[in-house]
Amino acid sequence: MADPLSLDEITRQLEDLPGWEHKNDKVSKEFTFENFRDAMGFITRISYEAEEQVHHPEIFNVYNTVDISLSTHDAGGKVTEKDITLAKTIESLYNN
Ligand SMILES: C[C@H](O)[C@H](O)[C@H]1CNC2=NC(N)=NC(=O)C2=N1
Repeated sequence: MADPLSLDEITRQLEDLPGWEHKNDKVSKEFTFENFRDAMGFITRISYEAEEQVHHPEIFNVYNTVDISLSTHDAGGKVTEKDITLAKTIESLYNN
């Protein structure tokens, strides 16, 4: 069972996650792509990592944008270390 992170811990962790924000008890970021195909490719790549980590994002896609929101259901919907880990994974997918 993952424990919710404190506000200070979340703020500190987000220092290493450019563009990610903490709102509505989630960590979120909007990603933009050249086109819909690239956006969907990003979502597909995320799906493999999420399955591997057994930790899944909320994903909202419109055309070439992908909004990712992360929280831990098993921790009452709060942000845990699992969300930070997946955020870092998603960030590296976007940058590679
Ligand atoms: C049984 C399964 O492993 C759990 O329900 C996993 C699945 N993916 C999950 N994803 C997220 N974001 N939070 C969880 O608590 C969670 N739990």
